[in-house]
Order: sequence, then structure tokens, then C-alpha cells
Amino acid sequence: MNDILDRLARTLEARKQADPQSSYVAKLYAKGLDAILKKVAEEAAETIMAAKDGEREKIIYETADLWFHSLVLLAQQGIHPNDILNELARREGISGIEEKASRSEKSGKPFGEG
Ligand SMILES: N=c1c2ncn([C@@H]3O[C@H](COP(=O)(O)OP(=O)(O)OP(=O)(O)O)[C@@H](O)[C@H]3O)c2ncn1[C@@H]1O[C@H](COP(=O)(O)O)[C@@H](O)[C@H]1O
Repeated sequence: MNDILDRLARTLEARKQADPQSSYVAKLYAKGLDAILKKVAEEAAETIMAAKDGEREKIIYETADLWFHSLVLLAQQGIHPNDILNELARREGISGIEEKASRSEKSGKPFGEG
């Protein structure tokens, strides 16, 4: 599973030197950050619509588009997918409810009280 993410990350890195005429990814890089962000937002919306429709195959297809464009964003920002996997691994076993409670405890403290 990590192999495909790693191979794709290498391809996305290599596309930084590619010709936008022959590479979709190079074309996105050339258009810049806003164009990449627009694709991420579009694919997120399409994933939401697929889920609302309850169409399994469409959810898989649109989520693949969303993950792909998110990976392009990460590559453009110099972030490897392993950085995200490491963050997920760090969170493993920490309940979201616990984590949120500890966050609001921290932010609820007046300045200077740590
Ligand atoms: N996984 C993907 C991948 N998933 C989706 N897409 C492209 O992402 C685009 C999705 O956009 P839409 O569905 O919105 O279709 P569209 O209307 O044509 O898009 P726009 O022109 O509006 O942006 C399509 O052009 C898809 O072909 C991808 N393009 C490339 N990859 C991977 O990236 C590698 C490098 O690609 P190139 O840079 O093109 O060689 C490929 O070998 C693949 O491994």
C-alpha cells in the first residue's frame, strides 16, 4: 500500500522538471498553488456528492481523484506522504474525544499559565 504512495510521490517529484505540454502534473505545477487548491476543493465536492448518492464505485473513483490531487499539493509544498502517515501513526490510539478535550483545556487557560 505504501509502495504506490511512494512511487507516486517520486513521480510527482520528477514532474517538477517535466514539460507541461506532456504532463498533467507539470501543467498543474505551472498553473500554481491556487489551481492545485481549486482541484482539491473540486474533488472534495465530487466525493461528497458521490457519497450523498451512495454510489460505491463513484465514491472510490472520486476519492482517488481527491487523494491524487492532495498528493500533488503535498509534493508542491515539499511534503512526502510519509509525513502524513507518520502523523497518523503518532495519533494512533489517541481518542479524538480525549485529544479535543485536552486541546480545549490548554486553550482555556489564560495566557502565562502554560
Ligand atoms: N493518478 C493520477 C491521476 N488521477 C487523476 N488524474 C487526472 O486528473 C484530472 C482530473 O480532473 P477532472 O476529473 O476534473 O477532469 P478534467 O475536467 O479533465 O480536469 P481539468 O482540466 O478541469 O483540470 C484528469 O485529467 C485525470 O486524468 C491523474 N493524473 C495523473 N495521475 C498519476 O500521476 C502520474 C503522472 O501524470 P502526468 O504528469 O500526467 O504524466 C500518472 O502516471 C499517474 O500515476
